[in-house]
Amino acid sequence: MQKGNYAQAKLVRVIKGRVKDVLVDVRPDSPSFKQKFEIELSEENKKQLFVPRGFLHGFSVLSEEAIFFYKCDNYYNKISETGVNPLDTQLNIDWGIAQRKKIISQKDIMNNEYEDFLLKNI
Ligand SMILES: Cc1cn([C@H]2C[C@H](O)[C@@H](COP(=O)(O)OP(=O)(O)O[C@H]3O[C@@H](C)C(=O)[C@@H](O)[C@H]3O)O2)c(=O)[nH]c1=O
Repeated sequence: MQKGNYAQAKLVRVIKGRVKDVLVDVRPDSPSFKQKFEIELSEENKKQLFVPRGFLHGFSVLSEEAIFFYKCDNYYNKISETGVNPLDTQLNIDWGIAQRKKIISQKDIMNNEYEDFLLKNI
């Protein structure tokens, strides 16, 4: 997610393949603070998901390949980026992929621990 003046809302969908998409509300003043929302988005179901500003957002690819399509309401700004390691045990998300099949980027794995993120962002 991006923070501050570069916070982004996103409208996302999958135009090829299948993904598991997960949101976490990390707005401290929200009644649904720390609640998660999970949904499958696919070429078949054609669902679109609106990701409000102030939510962590991530997805896992369940098919061999996927094309994930975003519309964002603010510009990309690398230095405003923050996030959480998607495999953090406190975050506790089931990404729907067997342990031995998980492939994850260095950027994602090196991201904040969930507890540190919450301390820094509250
Ligand atoms: C997200 C983004 C990346 N990039 C570039 C930066 C880098 O060279 C390359 C890949 O970027 P990243 O590895 O940061 O992309 P990624 O980790 O896939 O970042 C994204 O994660 C998902 C879950 C989101 O919700 C996005 O908003 C964004 O946070 O693309 C842009 O030029 N514009 C963009 O809007």
